[in-house]
Amino acid sequence: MTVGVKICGLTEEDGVDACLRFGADWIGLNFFTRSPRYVTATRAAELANRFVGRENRPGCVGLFVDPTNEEIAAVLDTVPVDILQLYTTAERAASIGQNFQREVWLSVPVSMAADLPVETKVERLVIESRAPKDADRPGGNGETLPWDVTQGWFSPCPWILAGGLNPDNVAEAILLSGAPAVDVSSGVECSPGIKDPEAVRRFIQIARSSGKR
Ligand SMILES: O=C(O)c1ccccc1N[C@@H]1O[C@H](COP(=O)(O)O)[C@@H](O)[C@H]1O
Repeated sequence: MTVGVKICGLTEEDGVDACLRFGADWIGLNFFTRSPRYVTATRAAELANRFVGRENRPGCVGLFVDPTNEEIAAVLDTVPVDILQLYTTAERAASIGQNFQREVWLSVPVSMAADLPVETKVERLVIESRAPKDADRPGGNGETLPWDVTQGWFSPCPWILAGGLNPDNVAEAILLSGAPAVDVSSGVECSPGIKDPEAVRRFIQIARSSGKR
């Protein structure tokens, strides 16, 4: 089976078009205001409307860090988000999923096997490197985790590997981790928030031809 690919932190049309042309499974829009990839709901709707409504379109993922219900509701009023990717607690993520009737992906910071969840109430776990202590955001820092930490782990739901991936390391990351899907943001950019279409193409092509799903 092919590996699923999410490209996250899109801020401009060329990046979205590259994701569509090269067949990303999910496109992520970042609603964390301190991120260089932050987009307003209005801007996110413009980007999402390039693909929502198309046949065989990628899923539209909205990324939030410790959001209030009001923040999420305001985005959902404007943007056709299919999936909520959340940086919050497991309990809060489950409650948000119920409240908004959306698929929820929970980001889990991992540096060792003991960090890997054995149960969950969300639809997918984003297994991600732990942010450096001085970081001002919990993801998108280009940091990798020890990929073989997931060997022998029985995930309670589908999962996706994130953190510091790029076209040059994604094959090894999939091989060592056994990840069924991969997520990238900074590793396919030419500058923060601006995707490099050639890097997007290479990342998707290499990930697709690696591993199993
Ligand atoms: O990209 C960001 O700025 C960001 C901000 C706050 C939370 C998460 C963020 N990014 C997500 O982190 C992972 C890994 O990113 P990277 O490939 O290491 O740059 C991915 O899901 C990003 O969308």
